[in-house]
Amino acid sequence: MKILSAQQLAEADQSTIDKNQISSNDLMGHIAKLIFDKIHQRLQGSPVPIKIFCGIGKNGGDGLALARQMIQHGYHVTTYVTNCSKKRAPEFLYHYDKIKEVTKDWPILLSCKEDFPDLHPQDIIIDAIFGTGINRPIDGWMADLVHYLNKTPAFKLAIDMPSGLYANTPQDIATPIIQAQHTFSFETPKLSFFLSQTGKFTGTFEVVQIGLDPEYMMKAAPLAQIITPDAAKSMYKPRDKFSHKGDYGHVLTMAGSKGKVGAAVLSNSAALNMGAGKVTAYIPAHANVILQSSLPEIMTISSLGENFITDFEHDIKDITLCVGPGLGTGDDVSSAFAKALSQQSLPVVIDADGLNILSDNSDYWKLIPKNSILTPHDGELEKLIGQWKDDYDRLEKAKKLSIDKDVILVLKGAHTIAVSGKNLYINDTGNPGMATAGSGDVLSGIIAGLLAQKYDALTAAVFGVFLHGRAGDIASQTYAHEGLKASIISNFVGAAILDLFRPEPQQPQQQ
Ligand SMILES: NC(=O)C1=CN([C@@H]2O[C@H](COP(=O)(O)OP(=O)(O)OC[C@H]3O[C@@H](n4cnc5c(N)ncnc54)[C@H](O)[C@@H]3O)[C@@H](O)[C@H]2O)[C@H](O)CC1
Ligand SMILES: [K+]
Repeated sequence: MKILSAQQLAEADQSTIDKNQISSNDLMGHIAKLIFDKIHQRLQGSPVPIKIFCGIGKNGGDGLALARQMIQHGYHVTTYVTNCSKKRAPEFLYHYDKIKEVTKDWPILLSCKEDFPDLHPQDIIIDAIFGTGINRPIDGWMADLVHYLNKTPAFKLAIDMPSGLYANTPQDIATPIIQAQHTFSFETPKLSFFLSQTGKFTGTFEVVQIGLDPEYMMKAAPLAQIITPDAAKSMYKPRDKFSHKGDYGHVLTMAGSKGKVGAAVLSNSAALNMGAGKVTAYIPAHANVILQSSLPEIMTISSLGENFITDFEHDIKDITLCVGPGLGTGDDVSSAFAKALSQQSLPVVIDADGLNILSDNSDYWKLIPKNSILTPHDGELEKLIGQWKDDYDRLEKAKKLSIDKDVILVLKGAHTIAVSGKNLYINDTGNPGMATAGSGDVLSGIIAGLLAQKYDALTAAVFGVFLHGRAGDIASQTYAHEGLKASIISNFVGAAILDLFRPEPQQPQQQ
């Protein structure tokens, strides 16, 4: 699913109006019906007090059009207008007149000086003050209103955007922004919904397709793309009946050091769970017995070094190298790392200490094969790209590194983002339970397992991230977030694959 900018959405809006000969007022009325249906599905006519706060732009127009729908269906609605400037959108004025046709309780014009309306915890507040047209921080009386609304425990539902949140540009999150519990956003999610500093303001969110010009939407170059289940499903390569393990590659993981052998167990195990034909653990000597007894399915090559890997020698053809989990970063390890990279021509996966060694030895960059996949968490990323001002700067710096070094970056986080050149692929699976020791080791093994099976590097990164998160989601239904361990995530990779083909749950029949 594409993520477009506020500017693009406005252009798509205009293109829809021009092409379909539909007026903006009617489009707004259509949108209001779509949002009403979503709300009505949940409220089912409940007599709960609904308080709709409308700005005087098109977001406010949406609010008025929605208020009209709700009043016509018998909901207890009070509508307020933040009448703070003279610049009223025509669509706002149109729907301001229309609502007067269905109620004697006309919208209450707040003159932006007096006290705020009384609110009660059982109210439902609908935020239609600002949408994507916000172009500066909310200040003055409006800022006080936002703080007042945020202070009430009443449920807050945002229309298109929580008021005050920017769709896709940096902002000071100390400025007034509505903290919504749920957001209905039009046509595409906004980039800010997926970034760690700003994502919290939407609460949960749902994208409502409002029928914008399909040609525009198809041609628009997205800011980013969401990895949807359908997209993931299309990435999966079914197996041929007459295949053998040689068809599924050979992952060699260069990992582990004294006290961190578990990282090697987890990454090797994950490569197996992902379906690699063969897996060899390249480990320090002392880890050999541990790996062999933990994973009878794998082979091992134990390095001359007792506690750390100090060299890199093997005679296996066509390996897919995964290097870094628990590796350590001493000088001997670093030279073994360089030697391993220098022997590769196919994309490799570099994780954890492999990234730390790389950060300390910039001359190693030239050894990394094109399209290799680096999987940093933010601490490792900062060592690679330096500090960033905000989430947007982080993405721009990551794109630059991806382009300069011809590598794919997997930026791990609540929404892991794969960066390939200037293209961003945002993952929407996973849960807070996956912030657990070894989860990254598992991800690196999954991605290596996909590379070994001849998935192209970008697909291996994007599909691997999706499956890793989905495995964690399915596992958390049994183990809760708290009980999720990295090895459990790894063992649910198969369930994540099967889940791709699970029939969609039947939508409840409309009453
Ligand atoms: N294609 C779509 O997605 C559609 C979106 N719709 C709705 O339109 C809004 C965007 O409307 P717009 O009139 O451009 O802006 P807003 O209503 O968000 O803001 C109103 C107005 O406020 C001024 N303003 C900006 N920042 C501030 C500030 N800090 N303080 C005071 N005033 C401010 C600025 O002049 C804005 O124009 C979108 O979110 C949807 O809700 C349509 O419904 C149709 C399709
Ligand atoms: K809003």
